[in-house]
Amino acid sequence: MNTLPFPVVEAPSVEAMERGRKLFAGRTEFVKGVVAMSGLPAADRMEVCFAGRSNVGKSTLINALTGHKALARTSNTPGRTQEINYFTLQDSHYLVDLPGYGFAKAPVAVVAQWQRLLKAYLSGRPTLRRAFVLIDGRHGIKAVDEEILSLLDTAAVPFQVVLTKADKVKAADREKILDQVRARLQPHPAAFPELVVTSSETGAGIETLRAIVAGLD
Ligand SMILES: Nc1nc2c(ncn2[C@@H]2O[C@H](COP(=O)(O)OP(=O)(O)OP(=O)(O)O)[C@@H](O)[C@H]2O)c(=O)[nH]1
Ligand SMILES: [Mg+2]
Repeated sequence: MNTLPFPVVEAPSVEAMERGRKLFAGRTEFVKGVVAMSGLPAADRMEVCFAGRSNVGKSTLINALTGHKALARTSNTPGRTQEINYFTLQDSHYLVDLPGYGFAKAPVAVVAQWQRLLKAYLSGRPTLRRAFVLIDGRHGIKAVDEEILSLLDTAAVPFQVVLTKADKVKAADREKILDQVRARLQPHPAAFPELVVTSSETGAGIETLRAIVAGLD
């Protein structure tokens, strides 16, 4: 049981921000889309992944972080990303864009297959250094998210909640949503005790997230 206040992460130091900027200004490339655990690239460097409900903004966030418009494919249709997509960040990191969970406009059997893959990946990747779990800033943590958070607890994968679409959150709702998220995170021992609030639209929180990734060792 966590008894942590889960504050929104403070602005990183100038040095940390600069490390993040440099890391993400380097070469980023699509490596491959993986449909089975056997297809994962060699576990030869650290990686971070972006998990979350369909349509929460995972692919868009990867594009914002890397400064590309279309490195990761995005869509209005939930269920756009159906494979585990690997991107390199220089030669030192992998960024991993995951298929969404929850709702998807795809056949049931296909969704079931990629959900199995998602769960196998989240609990069985030794080089996964941190899972960023994206939560829609307008909606907070839902029941489907809980399932993934519990899986990450069991697998002892440290995860950090990143709130997305901050530009769409009414100022009056912001603290209410943050408090809901904080309360829901209490039972999760694998939860990193700081939240990140982002908008891929305005760029809010993007430099902070870059600094967080660059600060992992
Ligand atoms: N206003 C706003 N819209 C966003 C933001 N991030 C993503 N979106 C929109 O949300 C929709 C879904 O974004 P994606 O990045 O494709 O979502 P995803 O989580 O990768 O979805 P799946 O691959 O289907 O699981 C797109 O229409 C994006 O333009 C944001 O910060 N603000
Ligand atoms: Mg996607």
